[in-house]
Amino acid sequence: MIALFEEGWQAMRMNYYPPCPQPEQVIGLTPHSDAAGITFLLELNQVPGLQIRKDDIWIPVKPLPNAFIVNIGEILEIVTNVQYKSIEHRAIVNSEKERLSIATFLNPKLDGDLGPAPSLITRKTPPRFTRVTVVDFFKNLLSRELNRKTNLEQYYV
Ligand SMILES: O=C(O)CCC(=O)C(=O)O
Ligand SMILES: [Fe+2]
Repeated sequence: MIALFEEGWQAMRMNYYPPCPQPEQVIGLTPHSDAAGITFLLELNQVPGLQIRKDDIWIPVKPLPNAFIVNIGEILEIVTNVQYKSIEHRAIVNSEKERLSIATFLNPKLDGDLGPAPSLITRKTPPRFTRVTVVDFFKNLLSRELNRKTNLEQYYV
C-alpha cells in the first residue's frame, strides 16, 4: 500500500449541476464507482444530490456543512481483497438550485501494479482479483462502455 500510494498522484474533478425544472428527465452524474484508492468529496453549497446504491435502492446522502465525504474506490477494494468495498453512486440534479461538488481522487503510482495485498491472502480469504498493471487498469477504465456499472468485474478471479 505504501509503495503504491507514496508516489501516487491526485486528480480533481469539479462538478457543476445546473438546476433543471424536470430533474427526473436528466442525468446528473451517471452511476459509477470511483476507480481511485480513496476519494475526498466536498459538497460546496450543501445542495443534496449525491445518492449511493444499497441493495438496488438509491439512498440520498445528506450534505453536512464543512465535511468531506470519504469514498472507497475500486483500487482500494482490489488491494484490500474486498475488506473495503467501493460503493456505486450517482448525482441527481435539483429542480431549483444549482449544485457544486469537488472530488479529489488519490491514485496509485502509474508504474505499479494492482492485486490483493499478499498479507491479506489466506486459505480462507483467497485472492478475489487477478493482477493488473495500474496503466492497464486505467486504460481499460477509460475505454469501457459507459453503461457498465463497474470496471472491477473484469478482474474477478
Ligand atoms: O457530485 C457528487 O456528489 C458526486 C461526484 C462524484 O461522484 C465524482 O466526481 O466522482
Ligand atoms: Fe464518484
